[in-house]
Amino acid sequence: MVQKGPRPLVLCGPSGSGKSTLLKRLLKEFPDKFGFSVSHTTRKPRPGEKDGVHYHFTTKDNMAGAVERGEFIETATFSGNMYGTSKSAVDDVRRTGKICVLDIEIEGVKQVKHTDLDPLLVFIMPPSIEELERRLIARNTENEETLRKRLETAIKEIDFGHEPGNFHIVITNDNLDKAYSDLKEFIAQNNDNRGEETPDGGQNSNDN
Ligand SMILES: Nc1ncnc2c1ncn2[C@@H]1O[C@H](COP(=O)(O)OP(=O)(O)OP(=O)(O)O)[C@@H](O)[C@H]1O
Repeated sequence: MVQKGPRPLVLCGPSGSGKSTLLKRLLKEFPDKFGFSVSHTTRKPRPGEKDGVHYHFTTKDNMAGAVERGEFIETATFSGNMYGTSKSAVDDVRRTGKICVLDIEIEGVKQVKHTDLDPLLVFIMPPSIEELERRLIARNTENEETLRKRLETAIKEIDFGHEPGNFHIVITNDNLDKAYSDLKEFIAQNNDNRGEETPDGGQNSNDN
């Protein structure tokens, strides 16, 4: 059982929409207010990645067992590796009294809606696919193939983001300062109203 505390915050959006940039800014400006949920993964650590800091690195057998025992809030498989948010990763942050921030994909968002986590759901929308492509190219982390895959996935994610009821707010990240202030304002307005409004499919909705 995930223990109660401030309402967690989910950031979702296509790769390159600016989730990490916004999140880093939030954690830097308010280190005592927000804490990042450390995901599990079965992929190998990259140079410089620390176990328990960037990810909890684990094996497929161990993770599959933990999932089986109901220890995960959401999981997804990407490029043959499992990723997921454990209940204890969220509890670790909530125990400190901080707002737990989760950076998860759409499949994870769908799963989270069936738990008692009751997070604020924020979708970060890129201004356009063309701009998303420009940013991903400028970030210099993609090759032709991964760029194509990310853009293909982005089109589906953008549709999901636009669908009414999937998120509490859709923030267009055209201007970074504006997107950041929209995010802060939304959190400030909503974190005291625990569970009063949930988009469709959330645990408090009537159609679930
Ligand atoms: N408003 C903005 N204007 C211009 N560039 C931006 C803006 N927001 C973010 N960027 C840049 O776009 C790139 C993608 O941003 P970021 O890495 O935060 O995306 P992401 O959604 O976290 O992607 P991923 O899911 O792949 O980690 C980065 O190089 C970032 O500096």
